[in-house]
Amino acid sequence: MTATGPDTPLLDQVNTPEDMKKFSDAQLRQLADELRQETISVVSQTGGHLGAGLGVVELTTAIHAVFDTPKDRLIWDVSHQCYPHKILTGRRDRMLSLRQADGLSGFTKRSESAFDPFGAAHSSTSISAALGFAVARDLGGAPEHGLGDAIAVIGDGALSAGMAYEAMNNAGHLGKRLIVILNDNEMSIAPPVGAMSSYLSKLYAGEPFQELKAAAKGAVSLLPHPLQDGAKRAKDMLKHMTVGGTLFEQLGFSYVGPIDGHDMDQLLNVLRTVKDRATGPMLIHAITQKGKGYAPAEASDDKYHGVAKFDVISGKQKKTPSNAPSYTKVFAQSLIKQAEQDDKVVAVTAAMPDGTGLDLFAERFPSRTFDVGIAEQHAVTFCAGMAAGGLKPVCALYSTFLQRGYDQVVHDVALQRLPVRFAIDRAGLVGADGATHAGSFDIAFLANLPDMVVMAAADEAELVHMVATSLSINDRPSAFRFPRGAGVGIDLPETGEVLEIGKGRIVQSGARVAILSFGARLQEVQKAAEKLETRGLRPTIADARFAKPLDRDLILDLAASHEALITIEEGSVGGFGSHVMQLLADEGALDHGLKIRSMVFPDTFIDQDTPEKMYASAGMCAPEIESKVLETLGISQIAKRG
Ligand SMILES: Cc1ncc(C[n+]2csc(CCOP(=O)(O)OP(=O)(O)O)c2C)c(N)n1
Ligand SMILES: CC(=O)[C@@H](O)[C@H](O)COP(=O)(O)O
Ligand SMILES: [Mg+2]
Repeated sequence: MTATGPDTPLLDQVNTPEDMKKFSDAQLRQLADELRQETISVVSQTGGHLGAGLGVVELTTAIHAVFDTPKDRLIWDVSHQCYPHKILTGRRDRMLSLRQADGLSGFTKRSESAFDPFGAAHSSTSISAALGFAVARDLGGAPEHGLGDAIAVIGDGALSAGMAYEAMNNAGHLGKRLIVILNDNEMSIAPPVGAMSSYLSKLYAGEPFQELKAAAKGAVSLLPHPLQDGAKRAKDMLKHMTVGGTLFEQLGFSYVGPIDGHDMDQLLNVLRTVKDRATGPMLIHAITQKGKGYAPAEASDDKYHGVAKFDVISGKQKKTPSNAPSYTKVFAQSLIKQAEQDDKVVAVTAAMPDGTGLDLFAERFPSRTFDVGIAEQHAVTFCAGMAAGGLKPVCALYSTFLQRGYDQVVHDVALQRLPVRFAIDRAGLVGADGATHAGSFDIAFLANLPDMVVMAAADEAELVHMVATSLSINDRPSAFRFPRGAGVGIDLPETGEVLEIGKGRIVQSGARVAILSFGARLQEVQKAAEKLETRGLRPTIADARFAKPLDRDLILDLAASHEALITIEEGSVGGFGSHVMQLLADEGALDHGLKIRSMVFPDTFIDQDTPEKMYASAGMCAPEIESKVLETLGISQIAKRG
């Protein structure tokens, strides 16, 4: 970017971090202030993740000022805090395209910039990835830009996941130079839970802790001078104390901290010292505040973790109202009703109480709700244990995050036929979070498991029934999936009806073509059918309800009585349609000329857009369904228009 006179904002002089190298420490402080205002301004216009980014403005500035990115690899855990990083690394002019079609991703993304060496959005991967870069550096890997330091920035919430410890365990053993910055803001999306969170709080509960720990490990020289003085003084105190070392030290890291993550002087001093002197794995413990520097964010319960567009002065978000309740809320309310009748029902969330609606369940049943932190693997096996112990656990996870607990689903739940109920939210395409958060694969990875019951709700009333059905299944695991966002506005039943397992329903009877829908595409199917009827073609529509077990009778009847059968689902290949195809092939139903098609997500990761446009680009909205019917029946599309 072109540098100009003395009044030019410093941010205008930064196109890449190289431009920051000429700034004095005082100027870096000013740059951080400008970066904070810019971040607020951008997110007020785009919506997105705000609180986390505001908490790392100083950290981002200091890291880029001290290290040589992109040669030094900077890896943001989850990476929802990466907006200030994007602004400093050549993407400022595209920030208003954030999270929109063809725009910048809301997360780090390798294909977007050399300054994003590792993509993320699911948490707790950063230390593993950074260690990989460190080993690649030491063993002569030589990608573009060369390889320098590997720096992982991980939050206290992300530190609740097992992967982070697996990585530290390995890093401590390998002893390679690696820098981990623990960004401890005492917040996850919700307030963090768990013993690790309490442990971190204790690390800075005692004032002179950083001096004590450093002195204890003889690491005084790694601290900047003001802290070294304190550390020396603390040595006397240490003579009278037993200090066992932090957990991080036990794992083989040198620990520096806690330091004030908003104090640029401290940050610059510590980072410079670490850069100059670190030999093995280092953990820098920075205390920050989520939402820092923006009063409405600081004051809000979630620290403006994820926001709609908002007015900067008032902080008021511009949320689009909806007439229908969200699927999440319908799920939570149905679960509460069921739990009122059955004291064995318990619910588990992995750090997403609000997102899964379990905050409502927790208000009603605090002792029957468990927030296990970001720990999906544990959540699944914990549920398996509770099921084996005679409870009725409901494991409420987003589809995309259930992926992390897959072996646990297979080995701990399915193999032992334990009646864990998986409430799978955010099934299908989710919009602005993009490909990392798409719930594309759960049908495929669950429906292939022996004895698993897999349901998808066509609307919110169906969801109420599926909650009841799932809780009635006591001899094997079950899952029900539902999309992000508002339902269709249908009347809700007072109580959920227990559905017959493996039975679908006919929504309308017609001729020539049957459309067999699994899940919430049903509305689009119905819209397509209305169009087709104007051409004198009335398709049969069925709602499969179950991908496992399949409704064999229904499917074989539809196949026998129609010229064509089309399946549709909000998921990848390998799911419902594939199972239907397999059944038809095995039963010889394809031997006599049945035309069969399946509508699934394309075999590609779909980037962010509005959910509607994502579905349109996946070819799964009413016009594409209509075309698919016409194509399959060999009816000319041109004739359709005429
Ligand atoms: C495996 C996984 N589970 C759940 C989430 C949802 N999630 C996104 S950010 C977040 C909280 C992260 O907290 P922390 O690491 O402390 O970062 P902060 O937002 O406080 O900066 C959660 C639970 C996720 N990204 N990945
Ligand atoms: C970063 C992250 O994973 C979450 O903040 C996610 O963006 C939440 O999305 P929902 O709005 O669907 O809960
Ligand atoms: Mg945090």
